[in-house]
Amino acid sequence: MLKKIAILGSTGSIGKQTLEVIEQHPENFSVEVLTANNSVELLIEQATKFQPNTVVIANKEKYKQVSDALSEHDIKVYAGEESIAQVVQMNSIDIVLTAMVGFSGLLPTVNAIKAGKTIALANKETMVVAGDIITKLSLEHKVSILPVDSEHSAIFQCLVGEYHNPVEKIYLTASGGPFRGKDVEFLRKVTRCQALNHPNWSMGDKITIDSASLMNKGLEAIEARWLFGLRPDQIDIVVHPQSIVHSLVQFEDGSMKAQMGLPDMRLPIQYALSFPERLKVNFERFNFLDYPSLTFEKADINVFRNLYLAFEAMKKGGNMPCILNAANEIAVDHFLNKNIGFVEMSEIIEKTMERSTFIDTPTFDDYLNSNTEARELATQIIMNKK
Ligand SMILES: NC(=O)C1=CN([C@@H]2O[C@H](COP(=O)(O)OP(=O)(O)OC[C@H]3O[C@@H](n4cnc5c(N)ncnc54)[C@H](OP(=O)(O)O)[C@@H]3O)[C@@H](O)[C@H]2O)C=CC1
Ligand SMILES: CC(=O)[C@@H](O)[C@H](O)COP(=O)(O)O
Ligand SMILES: [Mn+2]
Repeated sequence: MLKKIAILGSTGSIGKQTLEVIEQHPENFSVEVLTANNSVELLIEQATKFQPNTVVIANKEKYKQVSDALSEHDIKVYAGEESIAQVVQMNSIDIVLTAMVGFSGLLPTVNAIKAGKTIALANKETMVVAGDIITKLSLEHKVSILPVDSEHSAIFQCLVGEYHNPVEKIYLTASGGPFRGKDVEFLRKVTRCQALNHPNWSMGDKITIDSASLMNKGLEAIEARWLFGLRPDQIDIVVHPQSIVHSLVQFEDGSMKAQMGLPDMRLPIQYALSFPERLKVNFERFNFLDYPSLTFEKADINVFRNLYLAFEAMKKGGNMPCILNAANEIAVDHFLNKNIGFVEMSEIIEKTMERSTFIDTPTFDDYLNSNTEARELATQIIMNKK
């Protein structure tokens, strides 16, 4: 069956790789919707090539440029974030692949679930912010949430056929990022450019900074908690600098399963789109002889305080992960704009977590308000530092 895909964030790292996967399997997938924030030229190029039903540009000022460029094509063009949240409900869509970055992915995902669409979830922030509500909604609407994030795809692949076997623990692997083995004094002086230099993966700027600070692994722990219905004490992090073992599951008999492969996001993207089938591809294969040693070490939460803070937020529950996420988005943005240093990101997140209003059992509106409050607080904390 041909699956019609909506790609939210088609101009980003995951979005572009999703189009590569789709291009390899024209008999399995077609593009129904493409969306971007600002990258007009690339969006037009993608739309011209893949001929989707609809494109949306979030930045309304760019609507005319997109609309004019596609006027000769039978493609509907809309603008604004609210349009992204609407088009996901189109009858013709089978799968919504969420590859927008940050909190912006939440509302379209909620609407897509309510419209009964299968979700291929790359936007981990959605689960971090409101994992309880997303899980509940997906059960209510009988919608599958298929992980795209490489670690979660690995765990998902390990769990296929194990539905009746309880999980004892999962181990999320972390590359350790560009600053693995460094101390806090070193981290104080690192530059934007050094932090963006990930050893194994080529990704968007926000997630690359999260990987360098190990916040990415903290966000992934919270994501895993909701995707796989685990308690925080069932989730552990292990640093694996080669990024070949993408994560592991341990069952109650002590046996462990791991999923392995080269660090190439096209594999987990394709698995989420083709599940439960696997499709043949000619992507480069992993060769053991190229990696004679696969190594594992403990993550240092004293140096990488963001990882500690994320686990604290997960254990506290309620709206604390939403607060953590909002503060982190502000902190990363200011680090990328060279307003604050690398270690200051953790200080801002910690202070925001201390000062924000805690809600034990938040509603969806509470999450929206907490996100706004935490962003304002984090911004104030940064301004007061200056
Ligand atoms: N990259 C990777 O390998 C992995 C990414 N992920 C997750 O996937 C998501 C996407 O990551 P990645 O592809 O690296 O990010 P990128 O920054 O490369 O791409 C983000 C995409 O979202 C669009 N976008 C950004 N902000 C908005 C907004 N406010 N409204 C509408 N569209 C927006 C961008 O448009 P524009 O181009 O116009 O700015 C772009 O298309 C993140 O949540 C990340 O954590 C998870 C695992 C691996
Ligand atoms: C590719 C992917 O899934 C990223 O989330 C990756 O895990 C980032 O690498 P780190 O392990 O350094 O966070
Ligand atoms: Mn990941």
